[in-house]
Amino acid sequence: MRIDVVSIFPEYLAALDLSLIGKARQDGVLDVRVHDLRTFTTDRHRTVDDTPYGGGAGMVMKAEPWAQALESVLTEAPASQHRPTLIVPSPAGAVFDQAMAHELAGLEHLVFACGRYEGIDERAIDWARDGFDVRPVSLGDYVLNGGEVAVLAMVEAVGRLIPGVVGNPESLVEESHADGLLEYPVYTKPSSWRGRDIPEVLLSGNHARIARWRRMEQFRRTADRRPDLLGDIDATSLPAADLKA
Ligand SMILES: NC(=S)c1ccno1
Repeated sequence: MRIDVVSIFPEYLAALDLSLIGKARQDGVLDVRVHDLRTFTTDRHRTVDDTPYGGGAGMVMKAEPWAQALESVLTEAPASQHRPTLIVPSPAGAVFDQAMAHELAGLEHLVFACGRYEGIDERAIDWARDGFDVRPVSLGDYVLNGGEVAVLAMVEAVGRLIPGVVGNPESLVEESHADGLLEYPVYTKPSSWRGRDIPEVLLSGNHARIARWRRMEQFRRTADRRPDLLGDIDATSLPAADLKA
């Protein structure tokens, strides 16, 4: 997968050099390129913003630098039939979730436009629809100072789903939201710690019982913390009632 990120703070994306994403870049599994929007300005002050038409506080990012930056990305894009997808992090976007992460992980080329200030001149977003599949996306119903933090989260959530990024793909199977539920609690040695013992079932060696216990814990946690995820629960998927932790 090819990922391009355009930002006025490219150093913000340095975290993408680290850990699993960083290794995947070194291994050539992910091709991540970060671009400084100011490279695409033409004035001596490298201006990227101006006052909003209609008045109001703050500044708006100018359309032209964005158009030139995105044109540059298109010219560097891998030779393929697919239009790149342009993700614009915004509180006014569709909410990002694990299903969207899986959807984006199946694409060939993602481009992230990190807005700042009060946002990007809407004409730049409209212009981009000619060359990109444009998707405003929000991490959640709150406001950040810019898109960079959201891009770090989305690149990690999407990148880890790309084959070859996570060492053991099995670890992607039993995790929160993989099956619509929150993940079960996990424990490691010692089995007794500061007077707290792990659930006895985990020492039983009875794999079927352990699986049922874990499934029930998923349902318990989801009902407690995220009842909105349960929806029309399929009772047949609930483990048998003979559970004892
Ligand atoms: N909620 C998101 S993604 C955001 C981007 C900029 N401000 O908030």
